[in-house]
Amino acid sequence: MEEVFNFYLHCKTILFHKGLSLKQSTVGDPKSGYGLFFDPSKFSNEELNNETVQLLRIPKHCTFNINTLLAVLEDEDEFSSLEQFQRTSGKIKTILREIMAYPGFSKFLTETNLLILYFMIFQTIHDNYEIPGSIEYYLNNVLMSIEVESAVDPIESLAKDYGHYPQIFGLQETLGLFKDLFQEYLDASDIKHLYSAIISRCLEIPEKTDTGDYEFSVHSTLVPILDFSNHDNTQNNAYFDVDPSSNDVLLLLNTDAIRGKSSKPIEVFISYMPTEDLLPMLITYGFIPDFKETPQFWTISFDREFLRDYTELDLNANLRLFYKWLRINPVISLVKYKHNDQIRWFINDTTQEFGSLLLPFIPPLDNAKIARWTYDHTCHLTFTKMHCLVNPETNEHAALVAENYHSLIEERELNGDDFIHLPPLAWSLRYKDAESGCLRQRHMNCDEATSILQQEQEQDKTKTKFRFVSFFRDFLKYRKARITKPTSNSSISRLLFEQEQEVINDLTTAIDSNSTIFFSDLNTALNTEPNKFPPLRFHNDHTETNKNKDKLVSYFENPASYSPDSFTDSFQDEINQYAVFFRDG
Ligand SMILES: C[S@@+](CC[C@H](N)C(=O)[O-])C[C@H]1O[C@@H](n2cnc3c(N)ncnc32)[C@H](O)[C@@H]1O
Repeated sequence: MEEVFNFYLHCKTILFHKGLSLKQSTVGDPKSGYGLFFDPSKFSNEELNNETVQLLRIPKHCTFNINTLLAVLEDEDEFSSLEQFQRTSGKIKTILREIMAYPGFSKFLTETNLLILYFMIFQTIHDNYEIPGSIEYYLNNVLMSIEVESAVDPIESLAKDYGHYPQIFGLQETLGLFKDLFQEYLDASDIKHLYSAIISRCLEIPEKTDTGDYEFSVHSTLVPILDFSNHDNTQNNAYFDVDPSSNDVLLLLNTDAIRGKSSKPIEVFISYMPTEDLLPMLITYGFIPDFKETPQFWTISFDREFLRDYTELDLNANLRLFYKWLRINPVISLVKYKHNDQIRWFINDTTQEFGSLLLPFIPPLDNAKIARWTYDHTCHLTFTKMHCLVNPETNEHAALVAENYHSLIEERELNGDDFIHLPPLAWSLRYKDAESGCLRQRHMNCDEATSILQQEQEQDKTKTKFRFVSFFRDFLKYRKARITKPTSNSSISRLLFEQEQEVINDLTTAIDSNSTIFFSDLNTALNTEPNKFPPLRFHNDHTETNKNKDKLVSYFENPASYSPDSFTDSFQDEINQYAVFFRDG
């Protein structure tokens, strides 16, 4: 890789600090590969008077994002002749037209995917068509030459045991798209390599827009040479930025990192993610950073089958259906933290989402006599009733309307999506009215239920968490029995397996020994937030089996004789609340 460094150094388009070099990384992880280094003796006193020193200045036209690629491809001067320019442009346009016709292509349209798409096209045609020199060099000597391993390599085997993790599921889907599009032209291993190389090197680079003084847009960008910077949040001594006057990308070294240092070269470290969320890091970059004092995060995604088969709660339907109807993300944030000289995993109960996850665990009312949540197995009739009241002209076809709602609900409940995408009229909650103290019940969405339950007594919270811990302990046991070895020989599978075992063992031990499980019980502030939770999984074409099928009441029960009173005291309010759905639906 030193040749690549020297190539760009001699090209003189990128400005290098004279103290910068490229060598094997000092990180004791075989994945770390090459890294950038600076020699502290090569900095002048004048430079040290500033907070930062510029290590690299990369002009925008030397970087690769969707805009710069299009600009190069549209520039005749980037080709040896007009004929070559037209030949390549024509070929790329033809391939793009075919790709756009791929069913469902639009759902994959992200900037990073477009970048990958273009580089796959270049890799497909570069033997027979002229490609602008800057692209060809970067493709051959960086992207296709570096050693890289990401979760893409073992994705098929990972998806078997971790397919309920939306990130793994999403990666499998996206890779499937690229395989479908390019398998005729490229080896499967080249497709995976190029994909991994790009996702592990892409940076979110800001760019000043032409419109406003301080307006910036951010683009997924490959930045030659800067992309050799490795990650370390504790030894982080540099960062990238943009010069707003030119949109040049800069690598800036904090001068604190140089002062008082010997002349031995020091590795440049940037931060890929200020908060170390281990699964996304493993998936994208192929490594898990060592724990070094600052909290690390892991977001568990519950196996959907486990939720579906869990029957220990006093719900009259399964947990999977509960979370789907209330659109609750079935994930939980964990945090690895050093406490009393011990480093271990805790449940991160400081997130807002954790409150939603707890909703089905709220204990029954009045000494366990009254269940909180009730699932209405005939909820298609509530839909029918509301539909006919909002659209009186459909009354005479009520049986047909009921049949339609029955099929719609059955399909939505059994498909692989994490949400039903209908008004939440299947589950009703019993609660004590804050003003009258009377017992009431009604259908409600996640936010309504959370706010009503917040007003109830503090002691319920302890019981709720206790019930949740019992469920979580069962889940840990289920995973321990289900995942007994890495899913493949790849190092990613091994790291994922080891990481999950560590989480399972830490939390199982803590639960069984009555040690602290919830982070909030440490009475200490968590000064970093986990990254945003992964999105709800969209897996529409997958069908889940329904163990409760026999409990479903058939749609032809007479809608006219159906009364929703056993599920809600607020039927009229609910009609008003959801009238728009029924009018439009
Ligand atoms: C943007 S590239 C950095 C340059 C890379 N080291 C190379 O040789 O091409 C990102 C990759 O560097 C490696 N890497 C970066 N920081 C690392 C770290 N702290 N530990 C292990 N590997 C690291 C991972 O393989 C990651 O996918």
